[in-house]
Amino acid sequence: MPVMIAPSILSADFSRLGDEVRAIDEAGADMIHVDVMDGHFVPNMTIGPLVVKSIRKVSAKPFDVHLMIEPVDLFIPLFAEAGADIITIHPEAGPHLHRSLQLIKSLGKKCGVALNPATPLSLLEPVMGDIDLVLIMSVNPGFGGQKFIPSQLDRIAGVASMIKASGRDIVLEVDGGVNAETVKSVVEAGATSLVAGSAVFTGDAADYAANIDMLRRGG
Ligand SMILES: O=C(CO)[C@@H](O)[C@H](O)COP(=O)(O)O
Ligand SMILES: [Fe+2]
Repeated sequence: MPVMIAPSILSADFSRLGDEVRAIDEAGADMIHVDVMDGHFVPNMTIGPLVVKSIRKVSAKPFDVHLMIEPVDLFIPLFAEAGADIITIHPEAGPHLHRSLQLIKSLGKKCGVALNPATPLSLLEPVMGDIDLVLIMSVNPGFGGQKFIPSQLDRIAGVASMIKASGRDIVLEVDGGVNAETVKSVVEAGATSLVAGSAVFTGDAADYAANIDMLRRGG
């Protein structure tokens, strides 16, 4: 199956957010990646459920919502209600990862676990039977446009093996610093979904399709 491309709207022009979401939809994005930051779990702030609800009207593509907020449980129902399709959480963002994942599932949404560059892969083991997606952060979360951390390649391969061993259909998403230079090694390591902010939102809207195609072809 070809790798999926999930442009991160963190690198979009927020003064024209609706148009930017429409542009990546028309440019062939498989999912719309939404980075939610609280100024506490990560040193940056972005958007809340109201904005998600409003851009939801612009695209029918799956909304892949990456929550970088702590405590996270309180906000899961709000993003589900706002129109998220996949809700991905960090294990550090609450006391009970399994309970938070069940909450997402109980709301009829797909659930994912995001691992920071230094978070042990072993945290995934108890929830491999529950999740739809693993997100490997290949930069420290909080900002777009950072440099890919090469040590994450072995971790991507490690998660790919865990997914294979589980026999389940779990998306392996890689997020951070995915661009023309890094994409080939990320896909070779086993990624099945690529988040890309700065590599997609470069040039004007007319270039987005070419940027997405470049990533899909592997650089
Ligand atoms: O979750 C995050 C950052 O915390 C990402 O989704 C970034 O938005 C990816 O941006 P690029 O590294 O592709 O520019
Ligand atoms: Fe993200």
